[in-house]
Amino acid sequence: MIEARNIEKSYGTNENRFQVLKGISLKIKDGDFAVILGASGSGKSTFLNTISGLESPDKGQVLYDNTDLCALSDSELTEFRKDNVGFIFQQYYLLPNMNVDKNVKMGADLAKNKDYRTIIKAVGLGEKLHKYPSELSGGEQQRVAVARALAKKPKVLFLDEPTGALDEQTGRQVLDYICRLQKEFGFTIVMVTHNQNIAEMATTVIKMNSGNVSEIYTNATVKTAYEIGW
Ligand SMILES: Nc1ncnc2c1ncn2[C@@H]1O[C@H](COP(=O)(O)OP(=O)(O)OP(=O)(O)O)[C@@H](O)[C@H]1O
Repeated sequence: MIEARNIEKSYGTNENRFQVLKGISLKIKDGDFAVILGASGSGKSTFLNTISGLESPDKGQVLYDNTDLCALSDSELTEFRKDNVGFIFQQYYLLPNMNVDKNVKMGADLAKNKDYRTIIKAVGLGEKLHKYPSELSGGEQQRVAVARALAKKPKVLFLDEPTGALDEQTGRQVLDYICRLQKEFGFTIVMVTHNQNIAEMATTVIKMNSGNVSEIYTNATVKTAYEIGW
């Protein structure tokens, strides 16, 4: 269980101070697929970065079961991220001078996972082990990023606009892989997206508005990546 308790975060100082998160409290259950929706500037990425341990809140607590991230030192927080969370962003951040195998192995080495090629195969890139990022399509590059994040066997996968740079067909394909891998490995998903349709794939939908959570609901039934609108 991830629990945010009264999270506040501001940027800037004095008259330029801007409060991005205005006291957010919520819980995300293990194995959940949570989508965070909201207008541009509503604080979605800041909230994601805060509950994933990339940024510290000014006030409040981020609890993973009984561990309060805000009470950890920088080195403890780095260890925590290494052992528990995976990240996927709109930009894939692959290393250009390493092939698919090496890019994914980097993630796998963090968890001493020798079996990482299973994940490369699971994202459909088993035939492309020796290709470099520049030789891959955008969708393939994002799938390498998915494999790299999952190769370290995270308990929680955080995604910030993972399909933002992809066309519809490729976007659906990447989401489909992520969902299938979640069923296989059982990790929790927390995804920020602009695309309202993707919320229909989620078990929990968190709506943000101007630094607050305006609504949280659960979907009784969920759709697949190929059933949603785009
Ligand atoms: N490092 C930073 N320094 C100063 N201001 C920031 C910083 N990061 C974000 N902000 C500001 O905080 C606000 C919320 O940003 P955030 O990226 O969390 O919103 P968002 O809902 O994810 O937006 P988008 O959908 O456009 O990505 C914005 O007004 C942004 O300019």
